[in-house]
Amino acid sequence: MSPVAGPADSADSLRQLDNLRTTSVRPLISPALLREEHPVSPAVAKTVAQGRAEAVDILDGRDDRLLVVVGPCSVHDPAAAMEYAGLLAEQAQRLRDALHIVMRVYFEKPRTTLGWKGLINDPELDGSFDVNKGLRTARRLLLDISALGLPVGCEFLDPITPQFIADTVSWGSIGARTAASQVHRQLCSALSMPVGIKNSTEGDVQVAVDATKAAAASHVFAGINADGLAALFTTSGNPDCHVILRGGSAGPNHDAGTVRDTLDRLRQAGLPRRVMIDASHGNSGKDHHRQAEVVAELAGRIGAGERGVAGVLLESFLRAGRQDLTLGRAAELIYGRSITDACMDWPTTAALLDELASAVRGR
Ligand SMILES: O=C[C@H](O)[C@H](O)COP(=O)(O)O
Ligand SMILES: C=C(OP(=O)(O)O)C(=O)O
Repeated sequence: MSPVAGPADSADSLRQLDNLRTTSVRPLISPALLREEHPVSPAVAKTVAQGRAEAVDILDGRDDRLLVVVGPCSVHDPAAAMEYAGLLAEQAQRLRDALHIVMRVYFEKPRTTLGWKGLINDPELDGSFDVNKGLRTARRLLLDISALGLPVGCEFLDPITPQFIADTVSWGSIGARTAASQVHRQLCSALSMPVGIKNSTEGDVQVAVDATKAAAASHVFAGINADGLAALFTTSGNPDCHVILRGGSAGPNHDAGTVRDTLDRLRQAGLPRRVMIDASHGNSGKDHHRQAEVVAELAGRIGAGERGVAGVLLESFLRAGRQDLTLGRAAELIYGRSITDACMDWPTTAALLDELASAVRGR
């Protein structure tokens, strides 16, 4: 007679099927708890809402200014990010007749292969992955920057993260590596702010047009609610998404011809005709000096009356260039210099903001 499988045997066989590659599961704070610990003040709420409304007015052509999202490639040192925010807030105020300036405050880095994945994932920069601390640090910084009256922009990469921070964000981005992802398009359909969606790393613009169309529609999908529990969401769609031309492996795509072609594609898809230009990434070949050339060319076109470019994205920090992070040796990093993509320094950035403002005033 063959032995009959008992409860212990079936528990053993289940253990052989599940979690074979998960080495630990740790608790995650809930979005509701984090929001209670770091609440949005009335002044911050005003900055966030106004930041969003002004961006939408520019994207819809009701406001003739330029949306400029500018800041470090990634935040790795909140103190340096705050120093940068103080400088940028002054310029944002001074140039507000021509530019709507939003600070790029990116905490999630999509890597080509491997690398530090941002302050939320590893806030100690040492491979300890204290995500709860990362979420707290990120939310606190977003609130502190907004309290200066400066709206913030973030890339959304992990579909769970927005519940923790999205109420503080005035402009969002979907990166080149996730523009084709249905999960991210569904997420965009729910987000309460305008979202720029990038062309692919290969330079395919149609994927960003398709994403913009998908994000404008209603979706039903699974996510987490404010208590951190799985829930089904039904969304109404986000009409404020827009394409970001970031160049690609085949070269830059910030030229007037690609802008015209993209506006045509948007029209054919029944979408509003507007684009944003990323002066960095594939448009600069990741050489921070070339961002200034992209901006100069763009400022010339804007000054000459070109329409359709509603916004510009710049990678800029206190000091120029980039440096390598060795995990666990953050103390050795040079203050104010990027640890992901190379950035322009502050004086160069301030000059380019002036150049863009003059172009807008002149058109
Ligand atoms: O903007 C940041 C980077 O370009 C992106 O995260 C990819 O970086 P990587 O190619 O260094 O991984
Ligand atoms: C990751 C980024 O860019 P891209 O998705 O264009 O590579 C970014 O803007 O930080």
